[in-house]
Amino acid sequence: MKKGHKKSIIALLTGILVFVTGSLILLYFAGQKLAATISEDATHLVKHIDTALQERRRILTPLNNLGFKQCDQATLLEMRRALFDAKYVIDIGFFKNDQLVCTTGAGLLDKVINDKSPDYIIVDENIRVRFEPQLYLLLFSDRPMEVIIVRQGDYNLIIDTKVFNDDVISSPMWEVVYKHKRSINHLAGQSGVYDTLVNNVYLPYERRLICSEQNSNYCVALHMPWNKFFAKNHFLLIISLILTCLAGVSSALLVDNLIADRRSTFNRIRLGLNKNSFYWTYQPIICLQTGTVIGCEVLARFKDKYGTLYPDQFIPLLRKNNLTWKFTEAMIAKVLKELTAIDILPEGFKVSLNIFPCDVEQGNVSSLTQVSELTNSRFIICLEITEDEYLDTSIAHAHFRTLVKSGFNLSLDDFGTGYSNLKNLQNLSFHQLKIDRTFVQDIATEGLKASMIPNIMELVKKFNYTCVAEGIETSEQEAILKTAGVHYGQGWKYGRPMKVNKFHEYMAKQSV
Ligand SMILES: Nc1nc2c(ncn2[C@@H]2O[C@@H]3COP(=O)(O)O[C@H]4[C@@H](O)[C@H](n5cnc6c(=O)[nH]c(N)nc65)O[C@@H]4COP(=O)(O)O[C@H]3[C@H]2O)c(=O)[nH]1
Repeated sequence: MKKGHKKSIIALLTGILVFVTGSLILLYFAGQKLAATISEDATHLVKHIDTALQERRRILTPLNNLGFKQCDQATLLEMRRALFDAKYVIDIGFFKNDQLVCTTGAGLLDKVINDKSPDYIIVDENIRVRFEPQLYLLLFSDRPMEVIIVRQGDYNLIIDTKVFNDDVISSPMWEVVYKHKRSINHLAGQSGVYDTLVNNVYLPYERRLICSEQNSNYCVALHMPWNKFFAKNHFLLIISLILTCLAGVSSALLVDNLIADRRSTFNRIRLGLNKNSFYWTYQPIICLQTGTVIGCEVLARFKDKYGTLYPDQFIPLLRKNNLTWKFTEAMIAKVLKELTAIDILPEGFKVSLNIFPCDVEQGNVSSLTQVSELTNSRFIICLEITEDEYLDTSIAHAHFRTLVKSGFNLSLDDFGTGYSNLKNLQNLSFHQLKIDRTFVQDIATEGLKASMIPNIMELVKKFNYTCVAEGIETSEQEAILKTAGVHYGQGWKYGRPMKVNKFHEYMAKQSV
């Protein structure tokens, strides 16, 4: 699979994962909200039950204790007093010989009414309860009412189930029941809900069954289906879904960027410095008069799992991110180890190391005088420094002098290309000028730069430098440079930059 495709798939999968996780979290919180809503409704209904039970006790027990044996004005007065504070009870009746003889609403009845058999009896309190879905109360005989009729002793009371059904309850299905052993008696709400909720399987959170703590036979069952819940909260849900989608998309983009960042040249270089992804190659330097190899230039390369990088890709980034000295230290350690191990390299073999001008200015180069492997090396260590304004300061000059005192050779690299303002060339303590390969390449076309080579050689002679020409590819270039008096040459004509083992082989062939 192509790397780009792999990256997109990882980003896509992350986006999907975030979306799914976000949706699950959303669902979890929605579930919590749904459970909380049903619980609130349930608590509300149970509170109604408890208050109705208290009211029942508060009315029936004192009335029975009064001991009236028939309904007269005094009886009615007590009954009406009891009703006065009631919230749930809408009527109280008096019984004589199991026949209703008077009620608070209708007073003394013209015609007595026989009591009906109850739905259930609470034996220990001698309470008989009946649910009446359509009772025509004597006072409001024009409209039927859904009521619970509770009788104890000589009195009964009528509770309007409407009071349970207030606006606070948002669950669309609910029921209040009296549960005794296996029988379930409907009291309020929608008949059959309790039974259905107990005997069927439901999604989590969407149903609730609880009983009163005062009397555990009174229970409520509520049902709020998820779709109804979502319909009620659709605005919030849409917003949350949009946010989850956005989170999915942004994390996909983020991962895409992170992967891109990981593969960015800078990140590869940063990690590569610690993971030894840099390696160094060696390009021979030849004495143009004798043709012998007198030294080599050390040139960096980079290779990691994403491929190879060349100096024009990593050198500017090392500079920009202040990693030049870390890089140079790594180079020196590795190169010294590799070259010292090649025993055929003679005493005085010249090893040219590229040094960043900024490390001269910052004084990092001075620490090289403390590296005994460098100062005691059997090689001549030549530090190649590109022409740069950094070198044109008194601090830089002082550092150069320190380096020279410790035995280092200094070479002015890419001479004639960059900053060509160096005022006091003779004060720089340099040993060598390196003619840039653009000058050498110009020889074939007899260009302007090629015509400047004699002038460069005059400077070389004047300041008693040695001179290296880089980028020699042809015998014609070699011959002209040799005639011009250039001492050393470097270029593909003699050998490309090579890894240490190849360089070893190359040097072995030279000494045969
Ligand atoms: N066309 C052509 N090119 C030739 C020929 N002979 C040599 N070259 C190339 O010319 C460049 C010479 O190195 P430079 O001027 O020091 O220029 C170097 C040097 O300034 C810098 N560099 C390379 N390695 C290091 C390092 O380890 N440290 C530092 N500070 N700079 C380095 O990167 C620059 C480029 O390095 P490279 O890409 O290796 O490019 C090298 C080398 O491969 C030739 O005959 N024809």
